[in-house]
Amino acid sequence: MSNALVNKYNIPGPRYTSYPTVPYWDNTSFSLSQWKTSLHKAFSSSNSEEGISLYIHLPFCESLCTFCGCNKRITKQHGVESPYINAVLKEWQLYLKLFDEKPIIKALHLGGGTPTFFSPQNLKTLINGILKHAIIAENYEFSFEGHPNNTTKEHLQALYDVGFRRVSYGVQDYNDTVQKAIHRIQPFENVKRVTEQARAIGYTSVSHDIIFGLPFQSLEHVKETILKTKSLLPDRLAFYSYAHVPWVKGNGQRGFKDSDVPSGELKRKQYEIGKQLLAEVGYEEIGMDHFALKSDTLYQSMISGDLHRNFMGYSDSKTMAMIGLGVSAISDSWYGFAQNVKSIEDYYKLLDADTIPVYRGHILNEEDLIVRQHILNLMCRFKTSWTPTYLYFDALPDVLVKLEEMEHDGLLLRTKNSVEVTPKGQPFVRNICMAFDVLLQRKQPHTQLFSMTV
Ligand SMILES: C=Cc1c2[nH]c(c1C)Cc1[nH]c(c(CCC(=O)O)c1C)Cc1[nH]c(c(C)c1CCC(=O)O)Cc1[nH]c(c(C)c1C=C)C2
Ligand SMILES: C[C@H]1O[C@@H](n2cnc3c(N)ncnc32)[C@H](O)[C@@H]1O
Ligand code: MET
Ligand code: SF4
Repeated sequence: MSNALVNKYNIPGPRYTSYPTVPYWDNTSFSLSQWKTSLHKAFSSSNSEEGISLYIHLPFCESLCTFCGCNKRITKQHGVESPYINAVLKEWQLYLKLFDEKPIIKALHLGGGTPTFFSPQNLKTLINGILKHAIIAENYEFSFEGHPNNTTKEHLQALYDVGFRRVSYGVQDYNDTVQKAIHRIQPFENVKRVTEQARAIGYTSVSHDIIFGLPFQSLEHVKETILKTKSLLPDRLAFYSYAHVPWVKGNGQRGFKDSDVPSGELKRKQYEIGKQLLAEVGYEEIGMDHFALKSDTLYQSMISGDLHRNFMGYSDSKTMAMIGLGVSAISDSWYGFAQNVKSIEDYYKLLDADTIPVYRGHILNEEDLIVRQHILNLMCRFKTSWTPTYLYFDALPDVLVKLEEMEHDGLLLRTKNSVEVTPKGQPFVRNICMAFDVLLQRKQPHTQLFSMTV
């Protein structure tokens, strides 16, 4: 990969876990009642056929990792667990009231923060409280994010007992210097232990999250981390580009200087060496920043064309309705998005008043729906087309003009009715999506909102 290309295309850009992207939501024409109507419509038309997905945000962590871009609250007081679980179950009740039939749960994901901050018993109470009012779908998928430093056999067993078969562990990097800089001391032995324990209990997919581009991280550090990862052979892994977004409120990206963060050129080398080392033992690249063994369902869904992308990253399949419970969680009714308030205090206050705690959202118009489909096609299948003709939209000719230079640089191939990302263009798929992102084209942000694309 030439440095010239990396430098040319390394610009701030969205990660496209949604379209429109969160900063471009039209919150002024969004209301709670519209959201309820939109979700009700999605639920009624899809629950009996495909079920729904649930995301539950569990925001507590015992200590702050200084690279982290997630919404979390640092505390060592475990007294916070029960009130939070009660609040989430109350929120679930408010949603249940909207529905005329029992929800069928196809996918359930516990994210954070640190779900394993909660005791095994409290996690069971939470899940049983959710499932009591629902039907579990036939091919259900329950997954959670575990912290290797505090996941115990008891956590793994308790969640297994209520249906969990997938776990992803935050690994990030194994080098001591990098671990010190990101304030996350986490020996390999911890990751090895929890990976082996999950397998022994019967989990069918263990995933590791790794990041390149962290402060002080060299090419050697990335190699060392990937080699150690390979020795445990996780079924999947996320290989994220470090998103340096110190302006996001409360994310605590400090303790190192901007100049301690690797350049775009070094990041691209780190990515390429990682990808090469992973390919040697059979990992296949899945869309952007994910890898899976051929035996994993994520790979199989990419081959069958079912791969989907949403706020949780990539998934095997999609449901039309996805409900996010907990602070800052985002829900998706296919025709609309809604996000919950971010502070725990505000969340409790709204629930005490029997109000679904969303504070912003967006209802998709016709153009949004078409552009979203193109972006999903690019992110999940590296190609898109406007046959069938309903995927044509008025601004498409302008988009195609924007693609000319990327075509010239060898990042994509165009036919009369389609765009296909070349292998050379795959690392720049976010840039290609940005050409389709008509809202971004119409209104460039005044301040930096997004992380860099490389
Ligand atoms: C497990 C933690 C999560 C990660 N991403 C999300 C969660 C719950 C989902 C998420 N993160 C952001 C948004 C946008 C809404 C918002 O509150 O602003 C959503 C839905 C914010 C965000 N997180 C990261 C960045 C760079 C941003 C800003 C917007 C952007 O650049 O797109 C960093 C980041 N967080 C996570 C990952 C995997 C990641 C970067 C690779 C985890
Ligand atoms: C859920 C996963 O999200 C990843 N994650 C969290 N914050 C960031 C960031 N700023 N940049 C890249 N990845 C991040 C971690 O790898 C974590 O394990
Ligand atoms: N908090 C866990 C960890 O850091 C899960 C991933 S980060 C949301 O390992
Ligand atoms: S990386 Fe995980 S443990 Fe660390 S602060 Fe973020 S959510 Fe908490």
